[in-house]
Amino acid sequence: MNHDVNQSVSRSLESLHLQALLAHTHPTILVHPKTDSIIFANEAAAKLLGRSIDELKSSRMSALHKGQVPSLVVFSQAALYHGFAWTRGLDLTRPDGTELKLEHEARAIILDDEEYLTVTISDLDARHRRDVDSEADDYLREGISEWRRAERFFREIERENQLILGAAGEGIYGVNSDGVTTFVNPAAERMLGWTAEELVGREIHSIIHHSHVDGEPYHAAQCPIYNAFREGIVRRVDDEVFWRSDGKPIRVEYTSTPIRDHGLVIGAVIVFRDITERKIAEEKLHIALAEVDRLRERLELENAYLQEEILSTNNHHEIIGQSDAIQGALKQIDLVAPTDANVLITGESGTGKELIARAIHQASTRSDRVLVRVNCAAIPHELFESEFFGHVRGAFTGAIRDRVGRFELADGGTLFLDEVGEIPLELQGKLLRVLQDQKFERIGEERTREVNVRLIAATNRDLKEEVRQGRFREDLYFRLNVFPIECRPLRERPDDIPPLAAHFLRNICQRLNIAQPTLTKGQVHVLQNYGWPGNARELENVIERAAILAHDGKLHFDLPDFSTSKKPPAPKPAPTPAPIKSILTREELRQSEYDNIIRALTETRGKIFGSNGAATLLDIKPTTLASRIKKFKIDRRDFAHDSKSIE
Ligand SMILES: Nc1ncnc2c1ncn2[C@@H]1O[C@H](COP(=O)(O)OP(=O)(O)OP(=O)(O)O)[C@@H](O)[C@H]1O
Repeated sequence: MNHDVNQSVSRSLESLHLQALLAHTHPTILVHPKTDSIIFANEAAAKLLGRSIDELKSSRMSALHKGQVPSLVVFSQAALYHGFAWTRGLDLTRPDGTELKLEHEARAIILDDEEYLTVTISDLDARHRRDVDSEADDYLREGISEWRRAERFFREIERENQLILGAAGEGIYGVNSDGVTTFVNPAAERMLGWTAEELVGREIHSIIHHSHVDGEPYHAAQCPIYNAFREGIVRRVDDEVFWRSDGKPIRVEYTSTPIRDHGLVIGAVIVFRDITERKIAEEKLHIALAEVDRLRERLELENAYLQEEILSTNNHHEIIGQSDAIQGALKQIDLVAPTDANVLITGESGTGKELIARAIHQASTRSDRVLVRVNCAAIPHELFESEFFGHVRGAFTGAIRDRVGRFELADGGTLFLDEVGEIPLELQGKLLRVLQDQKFERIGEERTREVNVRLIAATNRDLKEEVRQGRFREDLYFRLNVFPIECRPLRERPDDIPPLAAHFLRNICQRLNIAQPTLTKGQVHVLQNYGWPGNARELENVIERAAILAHDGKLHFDLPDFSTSKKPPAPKPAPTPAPIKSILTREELRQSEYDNIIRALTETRGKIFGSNGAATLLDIKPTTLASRIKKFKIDRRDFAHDSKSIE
């Protein structure tokens, strides 16, 4: 029966183009449902089902789908009834044991009044694989476009980054973890003089950062830039140098920031700024400020010094005296003042040496600058050098700040070295050098400073003798003694005592704001008869004391017993006896008597009565002397050194 059907169908098939259907690339079989037989099968079906066409044609459907007859019948009936049916309920095992998951699509056809089914079989596993592949393909296609979009996006960012790097005023370059340059922005190229091509791909430290500013090699191991990626920390450096391509250094401040990729440091980006100009300006400012500081300190010192001076000198620049000695000194002052010659003023203490020094300075072209006085006797031995030349901070223990020395302070003015004989021998050489070269160094400083100082020295020592004794350098002595001025002791110039006493009295009363007492001739006489070991200073002090203690406008002098004073002055030269005139006028007689009484009262300190009284000396009666004293309006108390001497 199967054979008959086959024969009749095969005849009809050609006319119905069934052949074309079966030649379809999809696995297709022609089934005669009534007989459960497979009439035809195409190559694709044979391949899928793992059997030859002939094997299939001799098979029954139910044999292919063993154990699935109910499903097969339902499927066939549905197809015959509806004309079309499909199912995934029919599986099949190939002869090689491979299990196939299949989808069957059946279409009913009528051939010679017989119902047939063309069954197209799909391999569901293969379709699934295709679906997966197709999905993967879609993903891939989508991925590529996404990637292109991202690429465009990143290219855009990169372009923007390049624009930013290009526009940045700071120099920016990158290095990888081997220290090799990865990029350089235009500002960095400009500042360094190297092009990006010259730097990229090369180890940048050895090109721009190889040495310190002083030329000392800068090892990459110490370089903070490299440390940034070695240690993974940001490094900021305020002042270092990068070397330009022309070999010149530029001072830079920079920040080196590590670059991380997934937590791994892969290099660093360095942002730097050329601070050469700023540093130069800062340094200039620093120098200017230091100069301002120095000048301020100097002004402060000058000011303090001048304040001191005002207090101490009290404007006593007026030199009083009519003696030849004083007149001679005044002439010498006039002569030497306009020159820059060194002056050595000698004389006992209080004879007016400083007064003369000041007068010289005042009359010199330097009078608009300061006269700086250094009392060499008052400086501790170890501080001499610092006092003269100054020191810098830290030069020795206790030198907590820079100090301007007296030489510097006197620059442009006059330096008055009082008691010059007290300068220690070891410093005399240095002093000599300054006097010769006008150059010196502060203690603790290499820098040589120049000054323009005029020197006036004073001493109450016999410097020649000091030289002889080896206590004073001869060369220094000659250097100081260019123009010597001698101040004679007051006792050798009694003529100066009256004007000096009047001068001191006037000044003191003005200063103390007290009424000025009268200075009588008798008092002047007393003053002239004293030896003045302390010279004018002592006279000034005596007058001051007397002015303060004056009663009823009357002065009382309290002079020590000159004969017992510690340092006896040179004996007062005997007053030159006046040439004896044979005939004296009445007035001359009167004056002579007056002088005689004054001398006697001076001798007896105002005592009239008794064997040591003035009356005995004069060989007149005490009562006569008393009336004479009254007539001459002499105040006996002027001659008394203490109240006891007056009866
Ligand atoms: N000829 C004078 N005219 C006016 N005042 C004088 C005269 N000589 C000295 N004096 C005054 O006497 C005082 C002492 O003078 P000065 O200080 O100049 O002496 P000196 O020789 O420098 O003393 P020393 O050696 O102790 O430093 C000062 O007040 C000064 O003004």
